[in-house]
Amino acid sequence: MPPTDESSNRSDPSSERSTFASVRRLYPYVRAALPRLIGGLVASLGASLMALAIPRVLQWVTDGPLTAGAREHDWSGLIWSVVLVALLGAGEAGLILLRRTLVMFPGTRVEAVMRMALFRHLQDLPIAFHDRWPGGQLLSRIMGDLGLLRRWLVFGILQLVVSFVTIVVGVGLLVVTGGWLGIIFLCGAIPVTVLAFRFSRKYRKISRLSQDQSGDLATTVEESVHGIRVLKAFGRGSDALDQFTDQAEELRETEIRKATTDAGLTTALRVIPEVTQAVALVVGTYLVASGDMTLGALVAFFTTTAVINGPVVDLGMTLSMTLNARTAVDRFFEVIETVNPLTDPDVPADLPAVTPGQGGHVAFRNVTFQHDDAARPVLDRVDLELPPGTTTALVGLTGSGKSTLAMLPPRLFDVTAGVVEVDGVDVRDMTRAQVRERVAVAFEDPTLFSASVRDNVLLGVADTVPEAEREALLNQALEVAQAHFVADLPDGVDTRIGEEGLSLSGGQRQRLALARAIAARPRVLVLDDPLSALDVTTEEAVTARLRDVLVATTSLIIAHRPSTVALADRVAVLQGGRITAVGTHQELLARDPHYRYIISSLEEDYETHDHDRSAAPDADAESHSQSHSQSQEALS
Ligand SMILES: Nc1ncnc2c1ncn2[C@@H]1O[C@H](COP(=O)(O)OP(=O)(O)OP(=O)(O)O)[C@@H](O)[C@H]1O
Repeated sequence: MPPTDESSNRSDPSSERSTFASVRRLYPYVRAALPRLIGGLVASLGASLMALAIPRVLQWVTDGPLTAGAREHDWSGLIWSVVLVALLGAGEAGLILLRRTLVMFPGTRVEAVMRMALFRHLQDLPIAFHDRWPGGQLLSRIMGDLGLLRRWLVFGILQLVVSFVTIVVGVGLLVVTGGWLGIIFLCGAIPVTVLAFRFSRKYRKISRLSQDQSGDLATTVEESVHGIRVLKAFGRGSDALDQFTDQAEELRETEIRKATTDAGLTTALRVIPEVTQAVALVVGTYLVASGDMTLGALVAFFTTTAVINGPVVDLGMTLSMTLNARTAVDRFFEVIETVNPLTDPDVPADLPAVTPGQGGHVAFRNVTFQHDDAARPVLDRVDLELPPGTTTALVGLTGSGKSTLAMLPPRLFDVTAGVVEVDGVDVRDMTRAQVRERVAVAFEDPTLFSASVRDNVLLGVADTVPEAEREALLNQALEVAQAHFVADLPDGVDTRIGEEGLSLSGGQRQRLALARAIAARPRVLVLDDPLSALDVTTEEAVTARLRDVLVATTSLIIAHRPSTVALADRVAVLQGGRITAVGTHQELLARDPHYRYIISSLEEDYETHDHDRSAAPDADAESHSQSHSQSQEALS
């Protein structure tokens, strides 16, 4: 199973922050929705105050119309009180409806805005960030956490404030109107406060663990689905299932701990008011019997406690919802506050005018590159010039830093020291859009998106380019990349490919990725072993057509095959992170022992590959060996 990086997210850097301070950071996202949220809060408060007013009416009815009025046969007071209670009840229901209507829309809006902001930021963050963060963790934050937050905004936060106000106002009324009974009820608030405080501290940690474990689980699903072919091919499906089962079990145990902690508080919140009510009933009965309290006051007392009990019992649920939302906010901000070190300059450089159809000038000047977490640099004081219109093959042993070097001109990484220039301008002084206009890349491992062939290939072509020109670029790029198979797809260039679409072979995918880089008409083309998955016949055909395109472009090609080296005007040798030799293939063969060693290793690999293919009953075998000898000829 591919390992999941669980360590990067286990720390909880915001654990020192209070829940209020954590949640306050949402302000920029909820600002636009605040009027409606506040309106919803006012409606909720109004509804609970109406609920609290009903016991006062009942006290007045009991002590007035029910006793004095009945004695004097005056029913009007009774009728009015019934009408008043009905109006208060209807008002309460109306305000609850109003609250729902007011908060529903802003809740979903805030969720959508935060989701878009997070996605935009993820797109902007550099490759180094995505190398460190497992996809499932990001997925669970962008989907699960923000869904939790919406539910809290629509319901939890209002419920929390309303519960708090109802309890405070209700207990205040009990103390003012109920005398000793109120004080007995108030005593119950002490254990409730202590328990709620302890619950918050414990639940916060479990909530964080649970949401992180959900992310790990999502990562496992994502990696297993992504690598389903490898898992099946190696018969490792059951290992994937074992890992998934272990993680799912861990999450289940955490959820049980969460539910048990929640249930403990809820039970206490149910029992404590019941006990205080029982004590108050004994004392209240005594007070009424001794004439120190009216019957109406006793009825009002118990009706008020009934109104307060609901929010007290719900406090467990409201608190857990709030703590889950706080975790979601922390996890959201951990990503959104990650600073992107690869930013656009405040004042982009004035770029020199370029001659169309002529390649750019690329220069690596004293370039050092080191990964943040690495002990030593991958590239060490590299100097390399790529003159306009030339094709340079970059060769080196595996792990020598070729792919890293190729990622510097398109600013997929920034140098640690030194400068990478395109047309005489440091790429860090250009906006990323300016860099992407000049430099296109095709990787060995091609990524295609769930879209048509046309959209995949024209990804790097500006939308402003006229339709006819786009069509010409598409056809030319497909032709150079020898992607003739597209014509046989069910809907030609409009066939949907990628994850949800038609599956393509590795070689077909590589050809589309190459076509994408060519269609962008870059001044600088970086090809990271772009032909590795092609059969030899196709590789020969692509190589032949690619030469025509490369004339108008400055190219850097990472070569793992002798035939790819044959494409180049010159070759640069990378050894231990340094460029140790630059020259034509012949010159280097004559004077550089390390180059001879690399070429013989490449040929050896190629021979093995060739042998494998010849051994297979492959229709291409004959043309394959023929092409191989052509490559050898080109190289010799
Ligand atoms: N994120 C990272 N953190 C630390 N080291 C890294 C990271 N990514 C790559 N490396 C290391 O950088 C070195 C150069 O890697 P790179 O992919 O550039 O080599 P390469 O020459 O292209 O290899 P290959 O020919 O096998 O593709 C390797 O030793 C690799 O382990």
